[in-house]
Amino acid sequence: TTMDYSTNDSKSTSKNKVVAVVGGGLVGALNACYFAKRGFQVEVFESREDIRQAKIVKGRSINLALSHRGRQALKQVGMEDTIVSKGIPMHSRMIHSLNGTQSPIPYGKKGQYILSVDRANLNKELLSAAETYSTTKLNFAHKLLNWSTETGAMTFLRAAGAKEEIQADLIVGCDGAFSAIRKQFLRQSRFNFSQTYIPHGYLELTMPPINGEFAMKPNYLHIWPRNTFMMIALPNLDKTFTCTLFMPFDEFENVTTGDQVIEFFQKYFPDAIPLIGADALKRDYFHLPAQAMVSVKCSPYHLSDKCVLMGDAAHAVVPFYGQGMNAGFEDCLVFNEIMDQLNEDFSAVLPEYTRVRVPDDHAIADLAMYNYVEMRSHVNSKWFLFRKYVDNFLHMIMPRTVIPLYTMVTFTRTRYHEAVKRWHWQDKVINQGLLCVAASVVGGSYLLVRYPPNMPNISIEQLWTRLQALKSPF
Ligand SMILES: Cc1cc2nc3c(=O)[nH]c(=O)nc-3n(C[C@H](O)[C@H](O)[C@H](O)COP(=O)(O)OP(=O)(O)OC[C@H]3O[C@@H](n4cnc5c(N)ncnc54)[C@H](O)[C@@H]3O)c2cc1C
Ligand SMILES: NC(=O)C1=CN([C@@H]2O[C@H](COP(=O)(O)OP(=O)(O)OC[C@H]3O[C@@H](n4cnc5c(N)ncnc54)[C@H](OP(=O)(O)O)[C@@H]3O)[C@@H](O)[C@H]2O)C=CC1
Ligand SMILES: Nc1ccccc1C(=O)C[C@H](N)C(=O)O
Repeated sequence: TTMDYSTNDSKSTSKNKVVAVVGGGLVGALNACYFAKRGFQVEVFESREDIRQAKIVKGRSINLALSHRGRQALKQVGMEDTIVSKGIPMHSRMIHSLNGTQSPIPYGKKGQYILSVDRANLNKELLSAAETYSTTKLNFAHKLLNWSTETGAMTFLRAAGAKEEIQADLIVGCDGAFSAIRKQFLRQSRFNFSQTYIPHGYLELTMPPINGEFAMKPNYLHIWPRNTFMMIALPNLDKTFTCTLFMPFDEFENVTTGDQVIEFFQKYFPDAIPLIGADALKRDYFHLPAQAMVSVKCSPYHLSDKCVLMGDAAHAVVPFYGQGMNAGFEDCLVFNEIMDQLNEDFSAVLPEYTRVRVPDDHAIADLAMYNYVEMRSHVNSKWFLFRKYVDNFLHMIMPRTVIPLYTMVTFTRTRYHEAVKRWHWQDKVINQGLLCVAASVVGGSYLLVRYPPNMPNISIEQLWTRLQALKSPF
């Protein structure tokens, strides 16, 4: 069957223009709300069955960390409170050392936290919100096979194997890290694309409640940092924790039997064994093979005035900053702001969106790579903890001059690429400042030893003359 939803009328307004959102995941469902709110006719095409009716929900992580950018994007379509009310605040990282001691590292100031939210519920709520607009239609079991850059026609595979051809005024590719929409971009001249699989994989385990209560303190993101790998745990509403082990694939390959799993956990995460349960651990570890993680960067995000990529389709990032979804949600918000500025003129909005958004999404992709090293290794270093303390202190006394990187990324809408620039600048200045302080302390101590306080009173001039006569202590 062929359906032509497009208006082919340059004078048509949003009221009768049709936007096809391909992918009804987190970003697609939110985007549907944005376009519907503006008055467009929205058709969402999702390859899977309706997640709200699905018995088994397939998909990546069970829960996600939601922070300021994502919340702001939800707020714009009136969804923030609904989602936040079902989130569990995490105020700090909780570091589990090998000997079982736990020490918190706050994420920001008092009252600043990230939220652990359930992925499936978030997706369901967003789909239902999109459906409240009478102009939105959700089409499940529609898998995009291909689309034509010349005509804009999209070919979908239906459940029974039938094919359906569909046209729209604008195609919004929200079809995730392995986007089928993006495939056509690869054939365009001057389209840049890179894809990197990191050599680490991940595996999820569940930590059940103990006597009906959370097995660990709930308002934390728990981390077992082991330098070259780590395990983390985020709380769920049903009082379980979802633990995720991130580790090089080589290491995963070394653990092949139940006994080896216990041996491995005994060596690196002994405190987690009784909490997950030895039997469950032996069984669940092999439930699924370790999953790969990919980072995708591309540019531009648009193709003429016909098609635009958002969310993971435009920028899959490794999960370590907890920003993939947040960045995808912010894409919708930024696009919406540009739609306001440029009067919904797609031929102007799409290039502007690429211009504004590419540097920021590329910056968060790099930051996400960096945060893995911070989480699995730096948090073990005294110097890192000291620097974090100094940054927080300086932020407290000069809140506008010094803003820690984590705060900029997680608790503000500072553009990601500006956060990176500022971080480098601040780091340089603070390190130089610390060096000066250290040098003064060493110099001062030397003087004190050389000229103990009971020395006779001398004038500044005399002291200066003596100082000049000294040989450098270094
Ligand atoms: C382990 C892990 C942990 C993460 N943790 C966090 C976190 O804490 N915080 C955070 O912000 N982000 C996190 N992320 C990232 C987050 O999952 C993604 O950024 C987010 O899901 C992107 O949403 P999306 O809608 O762009 O893509 P998806 O959620 O993948 O949705 C894409 C949708 O498109 C559909 N689709 C695919 N192909 C087609 C097709 N051909 N035709 C039609 N439909 C199609 C899919 O079925 C899917 O429903 C994590 C990711 C991983 C892997
Ligand atoms: N940054 C990352 O490392 C990754 C992030 N994600 C993100 O996680 C979230 C949920 O993912 P989820 O829905 O579970 O994704 P899935 O892994 O279930 O994949 C969704 C679809 O993508 C296709 N696909 C999967 N793996 C590959 C691959 N290696 N190469 C080409 N196509 C592939 C499959 O399509 P088909 O049916 O045609 O085979 C699959 O149905 C999404 O945001 C996704 O974008 C997902 C993977 C990695
Ligand atoms: N959600 C995640 C999933 C996987 C790995 C990390 C996260 C994080 O959220 C990390 C957090 N932002 C941190 O820096 O401690």
